[in-house]
Amino acid sequence: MHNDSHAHHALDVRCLNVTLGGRHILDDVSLHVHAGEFVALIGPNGAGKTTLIRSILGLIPHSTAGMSAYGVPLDARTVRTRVGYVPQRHEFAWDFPITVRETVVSGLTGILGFGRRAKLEHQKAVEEAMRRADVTHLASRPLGELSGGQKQRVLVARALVLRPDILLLDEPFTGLDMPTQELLNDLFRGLAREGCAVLMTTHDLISALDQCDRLYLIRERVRAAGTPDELREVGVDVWMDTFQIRETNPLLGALGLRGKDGKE
Ligand SMILES: Nc1ncnc2c1ncn2[C@@H]1O[C@H](COP(=O)(O)OP(=O)(O)OP(=O)(O)O)[C@@H](O)[C@H]1O
Repeated sequence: MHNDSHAHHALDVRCLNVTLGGRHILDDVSLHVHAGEFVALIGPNGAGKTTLIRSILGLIPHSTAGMSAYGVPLDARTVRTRVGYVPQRHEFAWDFPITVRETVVSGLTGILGFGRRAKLEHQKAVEEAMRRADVTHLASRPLGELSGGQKQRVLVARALVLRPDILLLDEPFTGLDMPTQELLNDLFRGLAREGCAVLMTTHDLISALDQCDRLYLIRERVRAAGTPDELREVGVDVWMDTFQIRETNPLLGALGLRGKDGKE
């Protein structure tokens, strides 16, 4: 699985280690995402998924044998101009007194600087991002008034304005109804089809196995990685150990995993 050339990886993370408050949070985590791939990062609460994404963004102190985007070291400028980031909804300051359009425009600050007017080309990108995330009709609404699903779509639109080559999504489906999940899944798959490398953390394992090209099972370390079909074959022990669940947990059956004796 890891024998393909690093040169082709849109996102390449090698041997990432993170220690926070004296605790080892990530241990030698390596992963990659190809251009055009939709990849899920799954694991229990506290597994280190958010820490991994924030390390890629340079927001958390870490050590690594190398992180690169399309072969270029992932420095602050590369992150700012090529990587789109959708944080968890609760991390965003929703009481900020601005409109949906202004929030989406704020996704341009990496290249514009605060307070500068967006050029025509940027305005086009803002309209396109709003259209794709289906928030155009909300453009002049104040941010604080939105529902959870509307907020999530605004965060996605804001991440799309720079037309990123890499998109990092932190639990984009949490608390969303089915139509909004379908809309966003279609959007993420569409972005991947256009060549974007999409990496998403999620607790929705069924949807991830259904929608994603590859998945990483993570809890401090990478416990397994592969296509949905490959991961259904790794053995139920790996899933039980990663997610710290019992053999009787109905999730295992719902995921279509084989039992210890090889039966479903
Ligand atoms: N600033 C910090 N100082 C110390 N420990 C931290 C810090 N930030 C996170 N951690 C710890 O790192 C571990 C991983 O947290 P992280 O948020 O990355 O997990 P996660 O997989 O995203 O979990 P969840 O599914 O609950 O969002 C947790 O045990 C958390 O308590």
